[in-house]
Amino acid sequence: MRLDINNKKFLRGYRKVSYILLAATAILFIGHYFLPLKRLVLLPAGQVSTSLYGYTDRDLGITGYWQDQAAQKWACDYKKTDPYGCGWSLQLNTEADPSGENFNDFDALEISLDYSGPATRLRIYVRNYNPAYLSVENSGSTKVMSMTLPVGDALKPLHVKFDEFDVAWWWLRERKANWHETQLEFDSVTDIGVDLVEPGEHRVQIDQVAVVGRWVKTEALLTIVIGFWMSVFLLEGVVRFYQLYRIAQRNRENIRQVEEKQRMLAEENKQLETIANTDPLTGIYNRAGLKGRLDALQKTEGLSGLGVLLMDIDHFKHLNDQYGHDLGDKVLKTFASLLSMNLREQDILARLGGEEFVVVLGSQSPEGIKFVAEKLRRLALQCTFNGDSQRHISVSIGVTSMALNEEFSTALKRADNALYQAKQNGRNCVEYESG
Ligand SMILES: Nc1nc2c(ncn2[C@@H]2O[C@H](COP(=O)(O)OP(=O)(O)OP(=O)(O)O)[C@@H](O)[C@H]2O)c(=O)[nH]1
Repeated sequence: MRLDINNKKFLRGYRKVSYILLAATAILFIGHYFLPLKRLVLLPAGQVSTSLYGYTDRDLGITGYWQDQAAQKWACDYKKTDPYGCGWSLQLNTEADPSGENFNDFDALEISLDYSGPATRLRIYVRNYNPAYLSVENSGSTKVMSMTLPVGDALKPLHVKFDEFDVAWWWLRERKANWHETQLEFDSVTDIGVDLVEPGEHRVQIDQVAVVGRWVKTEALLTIVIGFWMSVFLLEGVVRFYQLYRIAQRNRENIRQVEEKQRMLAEENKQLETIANTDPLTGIYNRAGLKGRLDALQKTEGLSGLGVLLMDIDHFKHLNDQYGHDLGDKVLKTFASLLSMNLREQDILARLGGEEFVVVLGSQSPEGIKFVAEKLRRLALQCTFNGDSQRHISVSIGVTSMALNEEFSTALKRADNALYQAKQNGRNCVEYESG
């Protein structure tokens, strides 16, 4: 079955499918925003390692300490005089395997915590392992990305998008980092932590840490949708192009066939014209052919001064009667071809009927015309028959010249009178009658 995209039924079906696909695309695209998020809970979890850090004072001990490690409840007594604060962290790697978790398929970090104390802001950080940055002296030199948020916000379950983090400025400074090291990286996360950066007595409980993301990333969905629709348009374009190519090919073939038919018709017309203008027995012009040639001459050079020779085979009835009609035909053909061979190309030779021929000669003097007529009369004597060189025909010829603006039929009438005279004068002779 050939695919025809101009077919109305196909077009209706194609349009319907397009609308359905368009609606499905819109539903898919809008719907993916409302789908429940993919969630990986990191805390609480079975095997989890958390730790605290703080400033260690010789007399007072460490400023950050557990109140209930199992419940991830801790305190930070950060004095104004301490050089730095305290923090909590969740480790996702081990010493045996220093690489961390790949969160490239997630979009954000979610932390639920309880806080009481004077802090106005909290710092959330993520460390990412990358062998390229790891220095031999410091196995903890993972890339640090952080963001600070007001405590008010932190008291709600926290939703921090990964692209809201910045690479920590002190990490960049310490590493004298190149520009490409300022890129965010979450493909091997080793630590997720919460820092307290303001002095005071802080009490914190970390309830839950999770990473969340869409099942299908918006960019991936966009790429799929755009790729799909571009393929549809491309396919449609290719099919349309192919259709146009086929139509053009069919049109070319039709034009070729029409041209071929025209050529054949022109040839047939030419053949019909030839048949209509030709005497079937002798192959020379008939009356219609003679008229055609004279009409053409009339339009170009005019007929004035042309020589008109009307010739009639003498006693042809007798020849027919004595030797039969077939021989009579043969004689007519031989005589016609003898005349053709001895006339000039521009002269016109025609058989008017029976044993009567007409020759129209190019414009010349009456003497010239009579001279040619005499030559043709003598030529007829060479037209022998029945295999006997003694048996030949003779012709009588009536001759005239076309006067200025004269009709050919008038001149022919005059030639006929001259022919009659020639017959009266004993035949086998030429008679001239001037116009
Ligand atoms: N074989 C043959 N004979 C034809 C043809 N057309 C006419 N004829 C014959 O030609 C003869 C003409 O005879 P006529 O008109 O009496 O003239 P003629 O016998 O030549 O006598 P004159 O012209 O007075 O010399 C007739 O017998 C016609 O039948 C033809 O196509 N073939």
